[in-house]
Order: sequence, then structure tokens, then C-alpha cells
Amino acid sequence: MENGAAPTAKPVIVAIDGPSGTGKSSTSKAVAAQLGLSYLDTGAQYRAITWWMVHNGIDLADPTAIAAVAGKPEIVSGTDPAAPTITVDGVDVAAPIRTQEITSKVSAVSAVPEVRTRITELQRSLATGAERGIVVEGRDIGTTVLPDADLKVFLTASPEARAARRSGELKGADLHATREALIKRDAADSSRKTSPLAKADDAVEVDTTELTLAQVIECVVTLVEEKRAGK
Ligand SMILES: Nc1ncnc2c1ncn2[C@@H]1O[C@H](COP(=O)(O)OP(=O)(O)O)[C@@H](O)[C@H]1O
Ligand SMILES: Nc1ccn([C@@H]2O[C@H](COP(=O)(O)OP(=O)(O)O)[C@@H](O)[C@H]2O)c(=O)n1
Repeated sequence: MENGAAPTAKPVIVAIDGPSGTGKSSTSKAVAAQLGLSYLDTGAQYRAITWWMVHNGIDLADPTAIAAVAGKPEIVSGTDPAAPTITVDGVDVAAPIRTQEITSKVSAVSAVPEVRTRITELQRSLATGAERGIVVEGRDIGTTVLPDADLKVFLTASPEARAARRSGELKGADLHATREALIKRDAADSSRKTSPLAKADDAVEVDTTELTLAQVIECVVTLVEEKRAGK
């Protein structure tokens, strides 16, 4: 084997949750790549269904309208951490799901129970099908989607650090506006009735404010290895 676990090892399921900008995607991708596991960005799935709703003119102020069509789009996620993909009805939406428009609308769509049921089913079937195991990142993975995960990690960071990281990505974005938008989205995600953003009781909390990305990756890889060794 080049890296990661021996082929006979039991598949390992890792849940990584936390608010926006804490480093979930970067950490999860790198940990999965290092350990030879699959990788699933569940935020991309909620963004994809939101993109489809916008594309089809669904009234996002009306949860009943969203619920009525929640089963329509076919969302397919590619789980190779070196090249994750996402399509809706066969269309590659990797770029359009990252626009400000979708970012500002995703919380309204992801709060609808019928949307969550649909996407949760997809997530569980991908996790079950991952031969060597998977790193799944999102908001409710440890609490709801995969409550029996082998390892649960909850990443946090100060709003200032998270806004600075996000502004760094969106060239020229205003730091204050980015911070406000991020806080607003976290509040919506944390206060929804169905499956809110929350730390599972048995999750390991890692505050990444003062850590480099490399340190966070190393910390999570060590936690996975300790679990595998039965510690
Ligand atoms: N510990 C860290 N220190 C500095 N920058 C980081 C750290 N973790 C992630 N980043 C950067 O912050 C940005 C957001 O990270 P990302 O993984 O997308 O967060 P999330 O998935 O939680 O929203 C990315 O540009 C990433 O490279
Ligand atoms: N497991 C998840 C993952 C994302 N989401 C929703 O999807 C949105 C986008 O998630 P994301 O992970 O792409 O967001 P970023 O943190 O990358 O900005 C979140 O703000 C939530 O509304 C969710 O409800 N449950």
C-alpha cells in the first residue's frame, strides 16, 4: 500500500462538524488523502440543491414550495479527496454553488426538513459504501447523520479568524461584511429546528484560531490513528 490503512482494516468513519471558516473542508480533504479514505463535503450537497431551486425559480421564502420539490434534483457527489465533484441532474455545479447568491440562500433551503431527509439519505449511503472509510464534513454529521461515527471532531475558531480566512479567499471582500454574513449564517444554521449545527456530546472540540492548517490536520490524523489503535 502506498499510504493509509491496510486493505483489511475495518472502514473508519470520521465526522467533522463546525461553523463556517473553521477549516472543515481543508482539514477533511487532507486527512482523507493522507489516510486513503473517501471524502464527502455535505455543505456542497446543500449548496447544490439550493442552486437547483434558484435555477428552477422556486420561491425560497416558501418552505412548502421547497419541500414539494425536494425529491426532484439528482445530486451526485464524487468522493475522491484529490478531486471531489458535485453534479445536479448531470450538470457540474462545483463553481456556481460557491457564489455569494447561493451562500446567502443555502440556510433557508437547508432548514427544510424534507430537504434534510433527502440529503441525509444520500450521505448515509455514501458513507456505507466507502470501502476503506470516509471523512464526512458538515454541521450535523456527528449528531444526526452518522451518530455511530468512529471519531467525531468539532472545529471552532473566533469569528475574526474565520472572517479573515474567508476574506482571504474572496479577493477584495470587505472583512466586516464577511464577518457579519458568516455570523448570520451560523445563527440561522444553529437555530433551525431540524438537525441544527451542534457539537455532539462525544465529539472532540478543536479550537483552530491559533493553529495552522497543518497543525489541525496533524491533530485529526493522530486522533484517527489513536481510534484505530483502540486507544
Ligand atoms: N488553521 C487554519 N489557519 C489558517 N487558515 C486556515 C486554517 N484552516 C483553514 N484555513 C483556510 O481558511 C479558509 C476556509 O477553510 P475551509 O476549510 O473552507 O473552512 P470550512 O469548510 O470550515 O468553511 C480556507 O482558505 C483555508 O485554507
Ligand atoms: N451537514 C450540513 C452541511 C451544510 N449545511 C448547510 O449548508 C451551508 C453551506 O455549507 P458549507 O459547508 O458549504 O459552508 P462553508 O462553511 O464552507 O461556508 C451551511 O451554511 C448550512 O446551511 C447543513 O445544513 N448541514
